Amino acid sequence: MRELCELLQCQANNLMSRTNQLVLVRHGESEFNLKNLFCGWHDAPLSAGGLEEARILAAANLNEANMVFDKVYCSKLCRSRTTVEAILSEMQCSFLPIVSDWRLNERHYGNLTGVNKRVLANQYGEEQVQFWRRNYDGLPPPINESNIYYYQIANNPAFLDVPPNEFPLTESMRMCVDRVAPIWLEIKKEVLMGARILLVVHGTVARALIKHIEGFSEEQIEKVNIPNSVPIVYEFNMKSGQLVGDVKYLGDSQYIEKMKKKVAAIGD
Ligand SMILES: O=C(OP(=O)(O)O)[C@H](O)COP(=O)(O)O
Repeated sequence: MRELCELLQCQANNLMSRTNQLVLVRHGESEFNLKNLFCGWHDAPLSAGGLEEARILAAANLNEANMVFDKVYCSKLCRSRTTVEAILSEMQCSFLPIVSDWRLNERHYGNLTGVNKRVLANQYGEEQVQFWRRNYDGLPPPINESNIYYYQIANNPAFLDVPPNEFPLTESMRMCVDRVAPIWLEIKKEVLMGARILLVVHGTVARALIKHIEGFSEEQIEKVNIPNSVPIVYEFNMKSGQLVGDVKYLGDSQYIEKMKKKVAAIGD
């Protein structure tokens, strides 16, 4: 009898593992992306082109890859939520549950919020601006009341459930990676239980999640740049939690490389 139990246990342990996919997308182009302004926790809407992009790039590529979802996560910022609604409408699955969580908000850009990146580079030099943008510990000066977006951010009703002691005044990439760690663990647990999840977030938060997902070093993640509306597909072994195969960026590879370079640059 004991031998039979051991044999059954052994067979159970050796069952073939299944896999499940997770899709990560940065929202469509926002009004602030279009004007080359630091945005962070300011609630800028999508540009007209950004809304179109969500449909004709993100949703079209997800449809072409026959992706199906059970649940969507996004931030509390409207550029993320509007992108979700456009994608789901285009995929004819607007009935899906959407979880908006403040921990998926973009990195808070402190007192750089609303500032044009080129104007800042002319004032402080490109090296300093790239340090604030991409260095793992680059910390913009904290936002203060002189910033025209200070009270809009402080009073945004979408942020009412942010614990006051966790409401940031500025954030580095490192702080952002730490902020998303708990929600990433919750999402990963759901993925490993079989939920097909779409995550629609922001440039730096996507990079923070990618650091957790792909196990990148601090130096590696500083060089990653995420274009708007390009779905990134990960496949996980549901038993081991390990990634299976290569990460796939859906869409035209030449366009994706061009947009990665555009995002990396300070711009005009
Ligand atoms: O708010 C921002 O990101 P988002 O447009 O992805 O929400 C940042 O301003 C993006 O700027 P960056 O690429 O200089 O980090």
